Amino acid sequence: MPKTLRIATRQSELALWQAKHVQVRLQTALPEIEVVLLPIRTEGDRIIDRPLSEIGGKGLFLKELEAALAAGEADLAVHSMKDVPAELPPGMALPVVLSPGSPLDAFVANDYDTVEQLPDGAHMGTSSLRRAAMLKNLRPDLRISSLRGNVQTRLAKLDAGEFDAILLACAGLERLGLAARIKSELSPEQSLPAIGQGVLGIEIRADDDETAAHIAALDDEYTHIRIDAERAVNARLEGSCHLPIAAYAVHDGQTLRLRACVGKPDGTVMVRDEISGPTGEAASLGHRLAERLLAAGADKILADLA
Ligand SMILES: NCc1[nH]cc(CCC(=O)O)c1CC(=O)O
Repeated sequence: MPKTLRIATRQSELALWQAKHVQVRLQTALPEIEVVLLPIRTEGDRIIDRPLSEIGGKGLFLKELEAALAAGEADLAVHSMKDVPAELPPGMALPVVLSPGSPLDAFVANDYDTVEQLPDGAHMGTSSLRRAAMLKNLRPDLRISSLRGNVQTRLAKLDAGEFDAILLACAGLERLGLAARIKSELSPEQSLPAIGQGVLGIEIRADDDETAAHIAALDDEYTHIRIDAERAVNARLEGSCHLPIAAYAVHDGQTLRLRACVGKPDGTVMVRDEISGPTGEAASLGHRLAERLLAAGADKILADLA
């Protein structure tokens, strides 16, 4: 019997695209191995009527996939890095990241092309505390309401007239074949992306050296450095919940520029800072930037949300 690699995946269209992307990449690299999908239904997919921050935060979407890994039912799980908490559960590792898309937020509307074009007091939908903080900081007049559900559900609510505009990740829309819905990209100055936005991560059991060896070639070095810097910010700042934190790193292979901010979701306070240094020090740059943000008031913003 040929060796099989089993990819645990959520069943949303976005999760399936991501898992299939990794499946194809692995299958191409490893023709002698059979790479299959193991679809799993997770708690985060079942509860769609409450904000994510209320029902257990970011780790929710990963839990059941990690259980399948721990039980030996699956060999790897593919995640949007944005949904991966700062700390992995014991026994898990995330050795490979890849970045098949844009890291930026997308402005999506039917009657407007940019945030600037929105009329005074326009109604926007997002349930991301980060996007709410960015939007209110950019345009204090905007009215923002919670918007959950998968990407298609959110677009349907926009199309039904519940909102004048919504923000989504460009990457998610691209993966679903919905790039035509992107009216404009928000620049990092307008909306600094979430930590790991647009990046896929492959999680495995920490002791599974065989799978680690099979997937190693998929790792993207540029993205890995980016993730090391951004996740170091998260390691210092994040509690258990989904928070209004953004960090975004770019580099040229030598020098890394890391921007980060923590904002109040009502837009009244936004602590921003940035740091540059050698790519080899990505993680320590992230830690240092996080310390500076905390000292400049991020600690108060995060404590008030806890
Ligand atoms: N929060 C859900 C989620 N998780 C990953 C993506 C899209 C892909 C990505 O951002 O990496 C999305 C949709 C969105 O935020 O619009």
